[in-house]
Amino acid sequence: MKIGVIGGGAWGTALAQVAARGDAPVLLWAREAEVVASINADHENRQFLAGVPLSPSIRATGSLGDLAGCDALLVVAPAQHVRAVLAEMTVGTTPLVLCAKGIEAGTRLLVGEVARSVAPDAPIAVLSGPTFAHEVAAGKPTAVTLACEDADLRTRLSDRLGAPAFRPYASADVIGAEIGGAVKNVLAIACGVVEGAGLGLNARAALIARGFAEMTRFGLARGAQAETLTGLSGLGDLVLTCSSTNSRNFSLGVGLGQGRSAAELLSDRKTVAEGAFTAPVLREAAAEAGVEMPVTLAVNALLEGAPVAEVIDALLSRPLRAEAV
Ligand SMILES: NC(=O)C1=CN([C@@H]2O[C@H](COP(=O)(O)OP(=O)(O)OC[C@H]3O[C@@H](n4cnc5c(N)ncnc54)[C@H](O)[C@@H]3O)[C@@H](O)[C@H]2O)C=CC1
Ligand SMILES: O=C(CO)COP(=O)(O)O
Repeated sequence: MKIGVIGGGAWGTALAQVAARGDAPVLLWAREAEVVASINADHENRQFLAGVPLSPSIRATGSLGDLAGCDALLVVAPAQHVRAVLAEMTVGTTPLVLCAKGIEAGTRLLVGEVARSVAPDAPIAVLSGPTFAHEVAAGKPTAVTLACEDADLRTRLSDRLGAPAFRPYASADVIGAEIGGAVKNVLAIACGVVEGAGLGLNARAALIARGFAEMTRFGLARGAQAETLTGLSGLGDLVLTCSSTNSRNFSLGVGLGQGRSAAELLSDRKTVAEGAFTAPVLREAAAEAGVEMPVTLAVNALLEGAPVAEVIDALLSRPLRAEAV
């Protein structure tokens, strides 16, 4: 199975490294000419994953057409750009493994739903979980959810990508795997705010638990299975991104919690903090589904410039309720 990777950011590059195990040939499409040049000439992605020596069997290209000979494509462009990138190429029946985490603005579609609308004949899988790119690229032990309705394709992908230090756990719940990854980014911003505003570890743990309740309410309303949400792509990834400044979303939240504006924090970013784009769409999707998501509303208020103290007061003043989802 020859693997192609769409997206030369940190995660696309780390996944290319996973797929290149045993010197298997991997073709990676990157948007930036300097990323293509740096991977091909020096086996390093200096722009997005600096300092990690890459397998020489990874070749980079700036032309999406070159991916035509691949047997499966890992789609690792940021969620808001997946539609445009897939629309530029002929996907046909090549399986697409969605690895971006988000919900499309405007349509409120999950990335897999976007892919289906652009490439209706392509089988869909989702790879998601607690996976900081630099750790995966360094070969540190990592486990992910690999969700696909087609059991045969799921097995072939797991066999192709799996390794002792990269363990795909099988699931048929594509929607559940996607919802966990999209929602946790918004909740990670909230946890960063708790850190930045110095609210303490009790508050952070409470936010993770109540945020998870929020993720579960939304996920169940959208057809996710509860066990997917409690798995690697849901709770697992939530815990990871809510606990470390290695997370871009958590770091964005730290800045907001310190009273800096979203405009300032996002203005000169080269890397993506998906939660900032997902938050407003998630607010709309939650309203549409009739699901209460107070943490998501708070993150939106902060991104729109509401004062930190005011937003925290509003959250803490909510009427007490039963704990059950
Ligand atoms: N970095 C990580 O540890 C992980 C990232 N992800 C997800 O992977 C996806 C990609 O993130 P990263 O690889 O981290 O990106 P990154 O933050 O390292 O780099 C930004 C990426 O965005 C691309 N980009 C910017 N504007 C674009 C446009 N107009 N059209 C197409 N692409 C454009 C750049 O080419 C680059 O590949 C995101 O959805 C992220 O949530 C998932 C798991 C881990
Ligand atoms: O999704 C991730 C880890 O699983 C990466 O998180 P950030 O995008 O917040 O850095």
